Amino acid sequence: MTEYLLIALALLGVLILGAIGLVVPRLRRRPAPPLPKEEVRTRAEEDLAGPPVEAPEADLATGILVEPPVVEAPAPVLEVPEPTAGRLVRLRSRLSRSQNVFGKSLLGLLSRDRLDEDAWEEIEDSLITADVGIDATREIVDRLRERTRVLGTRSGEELRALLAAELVNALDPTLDRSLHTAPKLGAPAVLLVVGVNGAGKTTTCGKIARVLVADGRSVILGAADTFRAAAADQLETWAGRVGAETVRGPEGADPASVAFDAVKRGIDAGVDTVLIDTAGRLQNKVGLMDELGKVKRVVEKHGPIDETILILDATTGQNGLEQARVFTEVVNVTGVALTKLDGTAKGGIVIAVQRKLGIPVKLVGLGEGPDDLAPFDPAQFVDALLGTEAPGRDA
Ligand SMILES: Nc1nc2c(ncn2[C@@H]2O[C@H](COP(=O)(O)OP(=O)(O)OP(=O)(O)O)[C@@H](O)[C@H]2O)c(=O)[nH]1
Repeated sequence: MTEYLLIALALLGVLILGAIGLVVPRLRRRPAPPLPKEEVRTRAEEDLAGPPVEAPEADLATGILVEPPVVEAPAPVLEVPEPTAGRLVRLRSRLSRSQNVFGKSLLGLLSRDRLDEDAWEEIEDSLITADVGIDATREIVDRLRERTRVLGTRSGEELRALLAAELVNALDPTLDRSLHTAPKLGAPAVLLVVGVNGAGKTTTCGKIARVLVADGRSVILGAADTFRAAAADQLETWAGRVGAETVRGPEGADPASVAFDAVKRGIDAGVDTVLIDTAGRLQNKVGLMDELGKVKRVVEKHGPIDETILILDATTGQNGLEQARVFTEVVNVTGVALTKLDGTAKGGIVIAVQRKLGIPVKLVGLGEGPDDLAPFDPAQFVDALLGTEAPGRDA
């Protein structure tokens, strides 16, 4: 009987051990529970947070808390803007890409066997379609007709050269297109940037700062577009990329006071140029006049403004010219920066702008890239406008 009892107990023991053997591995295979939320960090979160901060450790011998070494954030890497010389040549394909149809159709018309009345009318239409403007078109075509008649020009190459010469002439190559940004008598030059919002004003302001830095000038930017808070942030980002300082006020601050402070800061810091971005989104012409007039008056307490650049969006065509006139009535615009020329086939607007406003186009915007702003050169521009081949040009 005792034997049976012992056997039964032994069997029971084997069964219990077997059961434990089955359960334990399962428990071991169970996935580890998730880490508490704060211990899980994505890569992006880690990048944002920077290196982990170590808690102070106690020195075992002395019991004194030892601070871990301070890990300094890496200094921002400053960008080196491209030199301004040769930018229009580099960006030429941006122009010829959008102007190709215009150039080709003009040259096609000119190389017809007979330049009769219809052909001249079509040439006129092409120029008007490219936004050259009616008066300028008539003048260009009349002069071209006269010269081809007098010279008896027939070859395509000669006609192209004559047309190019007339377009360059319409752009008045004798105009002073330099930006007056050199400091005078120890005070920085002051450059005011005006234009309707959306024309590319803040962007161009940032690009001009890069142009100046590329040319070796020290720059301070004034964020006097206090109408839109993000405009000041945008400007500050542009400035930071080339190590320039930005003077800004609280949202909705008086633009004139921010502009005044920027020039004051420029004088104190001894920089070469102060660049002031202004607002353009105002409900009516009177409000705009008042605000810009005040900015001008207040800034001029420090001395005269050296350069006032009007930013014009080339894609707005002839309509933009009407808006532009308002600015010329308020401030003494000394140069035009024509933006977004890469986005229109109507490059003739350059001629219309100069003619209507009587102000030289000094800069052209040919893309959204930071160095896609080029000093304007009539001969290079016309070359690109007519879409003639030039080797070794990038996109
Ligand atoms: N393709 C192209 N886009 C441009 C050029 N210049 C500016 N832009 C773009 O135009 C848009 C408007 O530019 P902003 O500088 O913000 O215009 P803004 O006049 O300051 O207007 P607010 O920012 O509203 O004050 C942006 O998307 C720019 O990248 C250019 O030459 N070519």
